[in-house]
Amino acid sequence: MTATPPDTDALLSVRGLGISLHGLPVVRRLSFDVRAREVLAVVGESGAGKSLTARALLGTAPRGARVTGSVRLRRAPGSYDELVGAPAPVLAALRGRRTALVPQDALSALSPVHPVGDQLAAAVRSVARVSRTEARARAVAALDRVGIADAARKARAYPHEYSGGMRQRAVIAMATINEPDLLIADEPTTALDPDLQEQVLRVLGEQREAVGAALVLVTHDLEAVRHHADRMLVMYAGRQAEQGPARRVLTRPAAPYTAGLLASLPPVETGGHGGRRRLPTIPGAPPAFDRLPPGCAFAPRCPLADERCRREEPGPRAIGDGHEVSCHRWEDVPHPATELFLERSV
Ligand SMILES: Nc1ncnc2c1ncn2[C@@H]1O[C@H](COP(=O)(O)OP(=O)(O)OP(=O)(O)O)[C@@H](O)[C@H]1O
Repeated sequence: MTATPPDTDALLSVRGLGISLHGLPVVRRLSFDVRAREVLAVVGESGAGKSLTARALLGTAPRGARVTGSVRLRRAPGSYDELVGAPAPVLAALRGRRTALVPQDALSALSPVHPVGDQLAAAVRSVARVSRTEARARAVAALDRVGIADAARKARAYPHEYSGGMRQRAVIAMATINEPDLLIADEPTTALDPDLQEQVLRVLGEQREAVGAALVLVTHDLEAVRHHADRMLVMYAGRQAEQGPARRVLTRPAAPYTAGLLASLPPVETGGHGGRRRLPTIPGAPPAFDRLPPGCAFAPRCPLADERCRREEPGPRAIGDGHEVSCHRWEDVPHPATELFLERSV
């Protein structure tokens, strides 16, 4: 199969991304684009390679990781920066200015020994030649924008004096204060109570919109995908299972794996479904990276898998409207696809 050429209109164009850890391939042949202002959700079970992928987009792959392929960030129409293989100072200069991370754990992302406002002001002065007074004013304004009441006073407080929800708002202020083109949020709300999660995601969405950034949102929460994402990438065992417009993938998934994720989430509907019930999760577990099966990595758990699936790894194929699936049997996926993972109750 020929590789899809980089999309020159995309803000971020990832082609054939591979990440090996200590010689073991973990993320393999991943290709996707993110357009300006677009929200791409990255989903998949734990260990699928979502965080490693997110880190590669920021040029912060962990020690021992080898990143191959191409990650291009558009600088201006027709020109871009290649992140794979770029020297560390070049990557560091992009972070905070053109790309920024919204971390999972705000407490460890903020310094405990400096007031929050000082940290935001320092972020401003790291990219713009402005006076301390101006940087400080921008810091207070940024805290105010994310909904922190009495922002001038709170700017003088330390992270431990903030509640969890406020700290998460503060790191959103930090990530957006220099108006980056691309935000990467890796499970930005998992440390919060469920009732705060939606609030914080809303604040992230508003700030993203206000600064005109695109967002790559790594999440386990398909409801969040439904509400906040334009497109979604489903990963399984380090590869793309499926990607496409979020609404389409959520309503008509073409990969049995996506169907399994969906089947394990919505509320159970027993009446009118012939006594069927959903399974709590997809049966089985993802394979270990040093023991990937020869064909499709999902075949051992897939109700549709046949001989070919066990023999030959499916490559991604375009199935229309920007929807791609890596599955030999995608045309046999029923509708609703969650049927695949329902079982008859006894
Ligand atoms: N720094 C590291 N050193 C060694 N192995 C790592 C490192 N980071 C990740 N891994 C391994 O790489 C694989 C992919 O990890 P990754 O964190 O990207 O998965 P994930 O999809 O983000 O999972 P989760 O949803 O649990 O965060 C896992 O098997 C993980 O144990």
